[in-house]
Amino acid sequence: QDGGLERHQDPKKERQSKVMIVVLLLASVLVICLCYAYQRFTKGRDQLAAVELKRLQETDSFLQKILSNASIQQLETHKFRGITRKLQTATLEFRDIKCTVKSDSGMAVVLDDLSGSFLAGHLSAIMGPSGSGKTTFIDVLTGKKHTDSKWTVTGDLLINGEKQSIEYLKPVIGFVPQDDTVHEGLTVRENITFSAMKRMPAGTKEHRIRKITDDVMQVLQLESKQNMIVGNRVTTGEGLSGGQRKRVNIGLEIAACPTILFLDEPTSGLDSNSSLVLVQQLKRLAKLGMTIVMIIHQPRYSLFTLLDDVVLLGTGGHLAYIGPTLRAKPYFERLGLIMPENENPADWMMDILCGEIDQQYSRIQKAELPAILFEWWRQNPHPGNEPLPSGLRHGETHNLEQQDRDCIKQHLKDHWAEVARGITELEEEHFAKVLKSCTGATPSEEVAGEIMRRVVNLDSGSASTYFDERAMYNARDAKGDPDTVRLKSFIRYMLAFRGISAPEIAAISTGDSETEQSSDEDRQDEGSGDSGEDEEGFFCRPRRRSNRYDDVDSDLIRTQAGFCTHLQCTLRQSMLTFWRTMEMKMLFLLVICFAAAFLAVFDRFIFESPTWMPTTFLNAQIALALLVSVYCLQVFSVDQPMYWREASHGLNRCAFLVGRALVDTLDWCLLMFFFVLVYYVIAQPLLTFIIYMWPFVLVAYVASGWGYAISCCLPTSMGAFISAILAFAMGGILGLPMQMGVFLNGGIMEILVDCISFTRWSVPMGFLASIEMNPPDPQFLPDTDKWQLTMYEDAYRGAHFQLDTKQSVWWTAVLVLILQGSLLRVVAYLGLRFTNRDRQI
Ligand SMILES: Nc1ncnc2c1ncn2[C@@H]1O[C@H](COP(=O)(O)OP(=O)(O)OP(=O)(O)O)[C@@H](O)[C@H]1O
Repeated sequence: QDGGLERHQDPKKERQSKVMIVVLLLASVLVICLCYAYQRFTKGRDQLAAVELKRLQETDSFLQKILSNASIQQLETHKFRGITRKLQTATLEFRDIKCTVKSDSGMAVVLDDLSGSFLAGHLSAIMGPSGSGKTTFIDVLTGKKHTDSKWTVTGDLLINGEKQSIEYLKPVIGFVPQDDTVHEGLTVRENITFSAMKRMPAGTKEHRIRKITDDVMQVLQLESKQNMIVGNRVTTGEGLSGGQRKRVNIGLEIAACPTILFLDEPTSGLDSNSSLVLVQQLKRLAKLGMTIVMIIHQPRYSLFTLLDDVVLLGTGGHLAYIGPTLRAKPYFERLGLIMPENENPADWMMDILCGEIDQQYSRIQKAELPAILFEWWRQNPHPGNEPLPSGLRHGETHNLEQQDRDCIKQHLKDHWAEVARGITELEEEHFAKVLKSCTGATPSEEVAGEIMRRVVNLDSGSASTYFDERAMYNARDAKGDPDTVRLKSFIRYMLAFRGISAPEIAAISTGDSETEQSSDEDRQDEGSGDSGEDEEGFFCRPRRRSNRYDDVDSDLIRTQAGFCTHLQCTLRQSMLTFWRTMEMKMLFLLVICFAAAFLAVFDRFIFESPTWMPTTFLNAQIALALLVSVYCLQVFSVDQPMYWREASHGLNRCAFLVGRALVDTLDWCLLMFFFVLVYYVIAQPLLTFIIYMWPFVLVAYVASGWGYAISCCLPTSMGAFISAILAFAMGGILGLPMQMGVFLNGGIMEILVDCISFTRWSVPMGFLASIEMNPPDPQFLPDTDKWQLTMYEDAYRGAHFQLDTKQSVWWTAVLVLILQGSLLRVVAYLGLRFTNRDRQI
């Protein structure tokens, strides 16, 4: 006998319960298998992409070999495929920027009347002693200081000559913070891919995202580490090195192909060679039209000379110089400062800014430095126009490039003539011989075919100013394999591959009879639409803007990807992390099963509680609520800095919350299911499994909501503590069945428990269902149980707020608990949005 009931169910109900348990167990296994299958699918897709990339890289390196035999200039080793030239650039001009901060000792000036500009396509550096205001300057330019009440910023910002708020350019601005904020649970490649997906313009195709990711891997030399999980060596002992992590941090911004890129000390933590390589790559990105501004400390000489412009800030935020890097030394020499022999100019300038120079190298009194420099710059803010060192003057560079192009053309023509003198069009077999003649190496069939397709493809559709990048570096989409290739197309392609733009190639005249002859053929081939041909008609095919390709960033302002893309990214990210943290989940599952078994054993065998007793529901539900709410704390607290960073770049917060919460629902459903299963099997309550489980599902829904709300609104360190208190107060005190009579009296207390206690609703669901389906026989009940049964039933059924339906307590409880859980999710959203605002700018 068990409180007036025998502890076994009607066989039909028992069978139903068993079927339901098996179905839910199978569903759990299915969920885990689906996660695994998704993981395998993405891996397989990445492997296919890697094979494709290898084919393209082999082709590129063959083409590089041809060029390196022909070119007189140093060649780039990597061709950008996804990060393309900017058709719209942004020059950033600032005028009279003054910035003050409220401190204990009053208002302090941090930046003092800064004026100047950062040119589009230039790599600029901000240098200065510690505390001179470099970071503040970048914060002002990126708009981070404008919303902070402690700071006052005055002055104007002009974009391409027009007064604008920086907000206008926000979607195309990249900012690399000094601290390495990355997704630690994802691989290097996934980090970059998701960043590109979230921040590239809406509608960017997946193939371009993949190419951008490949570019970033190459640029930052992360290819060999691309499938490694970033991790955290400090907390787990596993993961990337500090330098590699730094490069991922930078890669997250480059992946967004920003028009303006700010970097706060990108070289700190990198060895001098890696720093040099990084700055070389940044310079290449700048050449694509980006405006790049970085803070840099003590660059070595070779690195310093790579910088196009430099800003020298002195203590107190005063400007000592802004202008071309190469003019900085002559400028200071003109003022009477002499650089000692074999000194690194960057170090010398830093010494000047700190006033730490040897008097024998200065005609200015040491005591006057650096204040006098600030004053002179204020009076005459011009770097001067002394001639630049030989080899760096524009005309000389231009001549060198001209010679380089001529060399390439001649080289290709010579080798073509070696194989097929007098013939201007070749089939693949003979074209492969030309390729061999150019390099001395036999190209594989794949490589020769790919080159041939690219050459022909480029001819058939190209943009008006720049060649179609996709046609340039991957001819997979070409319509069928071409039969023949022409010399002029081959030369044109090689020049384009060298990085020469379409109009420049069009402007090149060959003076070659073979090509003149072929240009006549072309005219006939191409009909009368060739209005753009030059006299020789060789390179000047009219350039149609291709509609087939969308790989060029043509607008200054971009519409960022919206809710759906961000939701998709968050879901994919969370699924990957879900699978990778399976071990931790299994551990937690064990803890949950242990807690359930412990409670069930006590309820059934030690306290011998009747199965309808509300306190058994209460204890189990509080335990579950506590475990689930603590577990859900990590959903939003574990990588908050990354969230802040992404939010500042336009992450859709609602998509982020929905995506994370959806995948986490799988988690807490599994935990809840195993908890209830273990408890049910041991305690054997007299309800079918599904009816018994429903209140627990709703409790877990509310508890997960508490977890999200706490982690989004309060500091992480307080999370577990607050969760425990809430489970105790909302579940334990305000849901105590013994006290329900006191609470449910129609007054303020009833409203209070109705609104905030979850056990006040979930306990009567199980209790009333239990006594309705299996009414206890009063003649077998001891007096105390009889009294308790009547008291609990009266209290719950007598509650004032109830829906007017059949099984009103049950359905009111379902409605209220769903409302509670949903409201808590709204609170979590508000917390995400409105707390830590200053970090999300
Ligand atoms: N929140 C703040 N409250 C008061 N003063 C501040 C605050 N933030 C910065 N400062 C002051 O502003 C000045 C410039 O700081 P900033 O961080 O921009 O310098 P920095 O040149 O980037 O230094 P470092 O090279 O050491 O990073 C410093 O004197 C600093 O103490």
